[in-house]
Amino acid sequence: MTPLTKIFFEKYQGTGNDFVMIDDRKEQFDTNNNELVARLCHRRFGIGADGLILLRNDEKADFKMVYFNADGKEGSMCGNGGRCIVAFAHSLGIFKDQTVFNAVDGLHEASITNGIVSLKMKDVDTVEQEKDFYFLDTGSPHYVSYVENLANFDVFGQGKAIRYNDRFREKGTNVNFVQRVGDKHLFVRTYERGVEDETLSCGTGVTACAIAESLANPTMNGISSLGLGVGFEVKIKVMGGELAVAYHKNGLHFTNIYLKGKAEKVFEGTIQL
Ligand SMILES: N[C@H](CCC[C@H](N)C(=O)O)C(=O)O
Repeated sequence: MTPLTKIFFEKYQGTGNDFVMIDDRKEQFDTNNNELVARLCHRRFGIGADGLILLRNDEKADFKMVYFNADGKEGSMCGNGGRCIVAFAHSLGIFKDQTVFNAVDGLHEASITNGIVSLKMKDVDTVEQEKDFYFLDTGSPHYVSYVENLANFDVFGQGKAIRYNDRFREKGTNVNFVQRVGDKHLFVRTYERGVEDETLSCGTGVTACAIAESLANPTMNGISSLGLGVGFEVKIKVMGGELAVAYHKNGLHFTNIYLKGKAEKVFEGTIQL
């Protein structure tokens, strides 16, 4: 491995969840250098981002996504980062309309049309339902809680208190607060583990909320589709824009889960190490 002295990067954002994106098909980036990742993500000492993503070659798929949270540590699945790396791979000419890539939670199918990326998420086979919250894994762990007046809610303070409570302190969790704003329409704000702050959007988080809504809202109507259970499409407003999540529900089994929304390049540059 030749040590890098210069790194070319592109900056992407998906509904305001922003990422440093590096074409690392030559595998020159040292994935153990957590300090470097944290510095590049820092909004004052670095480029500034919620996470850093390496695009690498993969044996089974068109490419591989290696995702780090802003704290420098490798994270679990990132839905918005997944949408952004699809746009990045498309711009590099790695695929034309449809792709399959590998990530920490397995293979993901995705497509891109006019800057809107549709990303297939991993199936969800279990949802923990408590009195005040739902807890599920959509590639990353998510706590989902319904609140009123979400626009004025203390997402940072309340999210941090849950993320560091006795249950979650060690492994952490992402914490989503949800308000129903219409039929199959949610407003979601998320405190993210690994960023340890509210982000403007969290893809695996809104996916978790869209799924929880089918359990929380008994009046929500889906469309029956042969063999796949019931189909839903939920619109989600986040601080950074609008997303949509579609899925099939069969009891507590959720399949064909798609996260859709815009992903775009913001700028590019070179880091001198
Ligand atoms: N922003 C990401 C979530 C990253 C998950 C990360 N915070 C972790 O729990 O490791 C998303 O769009 O899904």
